[in-house]
Amino acid sequence: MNLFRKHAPGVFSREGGVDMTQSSQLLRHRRSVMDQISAAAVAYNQDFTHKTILVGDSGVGKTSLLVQFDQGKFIPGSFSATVGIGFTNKVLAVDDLKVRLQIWDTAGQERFRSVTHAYYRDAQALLLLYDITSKSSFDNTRAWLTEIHEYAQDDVVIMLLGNKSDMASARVIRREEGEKLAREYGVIFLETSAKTGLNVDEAFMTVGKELVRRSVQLPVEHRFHLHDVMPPEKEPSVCCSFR
Ligand SMILES: Nc1nc2c(ncn2[C@@H]2O[C@H](COP(=O)(O)OP(=O)(O)OP(=O)(O)O)[C@@H](O)[C@H]2O)c(=O)[nH]1
Repeated sequence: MNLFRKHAPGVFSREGGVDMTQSSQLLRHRRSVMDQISAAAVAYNQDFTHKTILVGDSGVGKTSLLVQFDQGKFIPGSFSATVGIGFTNKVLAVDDLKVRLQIWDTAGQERFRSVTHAYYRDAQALLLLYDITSKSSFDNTRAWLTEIHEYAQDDVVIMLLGNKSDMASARVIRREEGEKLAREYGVIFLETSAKTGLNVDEAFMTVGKELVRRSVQLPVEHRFHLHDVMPPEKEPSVCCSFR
């Protein structure tokens, strides 16, 4: 004989302590919460493009990283510095959401710096690269971070990337030094290789996830509060009635 009779969640017999009117109200409220979550997700999918900017000294591999992420390839050979600025659109799948990134590749050369500053203001994410084989590019990240704090929004997602990790024999910056600097500034850190593709997708996915975490939860127009839709009723502590 079956001593425990299972009920659908939230449906309790009168003896169990919740009447049917209350339980159907509860179900309606739950449905309403789910509808709001889906609406927020749909609105997110339709509305949001996140401006993401690659910054760092000339030659650290910003263009190469973007080409690797976008086309899955590395073009070796002579280095030609980026002049001005350009962007690539990419869509990432983060859970059930589409995260649209508009990724801007900036010129690292000093003479283009004032142009780059203008793009910081409406950026939601910044990937700051240094080259693990170049001490000056690592040292300059502090100046880049100062600029970022000066020109970018307060809640911008910042990721520090130690690129060219494939060049082990030429390495002059240890991974721990990168990690330490990232901790100091409270930013996310990864070592990447635009050549082998190591951690390239991961870097952009990490940014995408962080953007979703902030965007879905934070914008006022898409916020929902459980307390607005759920009555402050007590949930019964038992789930099943005994017969
Ligand atoms: N081995 C190795 N070489 C890389 C890597 N990333 C970039 N390079 C090389 O480094 C040089 C500079 O790369 P770019 O991508 O042009 O650098 P950038 O940061 O865009 O430079 P600017 O446009 O001047 O700001 C090129 O010769 C690339 O082939 C990497 O991960 N590993």
